[in-house]
Amino acid sequence: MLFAVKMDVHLPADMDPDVKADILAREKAYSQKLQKSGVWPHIWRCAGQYSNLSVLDVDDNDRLHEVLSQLPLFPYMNIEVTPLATHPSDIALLEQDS
Ligand SMILES: O=C(O)CC1=CCC(=O)O1
Repeated sequence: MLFAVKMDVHLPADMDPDVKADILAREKAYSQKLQKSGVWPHIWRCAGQYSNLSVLDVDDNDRLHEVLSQLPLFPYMNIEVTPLATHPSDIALLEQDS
């Protein structure tokens, strides 16, 4: 199942720089591991915002929650999830049917 996930990051302005660097390094490693495994096929920066728009491919809602809640930045994010369905005008569907 595909989900569009918007993640808005809100780090405290007074966060210790070493703590911040550690969280960001763990966040990068965690997301890149999931990208390589195919669970996180797209990640885009939302221009002008400390936010990303991602597509996650997981079996169900429980797995999605597991993946998101293990993000090192999870305590510092507002997350909005949109379940994705196929669009009838998607030409990729025509290619699949022929
Ligand atoms: O958008 C960000 O910078 C937060 C984030 C999520 C995964 C990642 O590597 O960074």
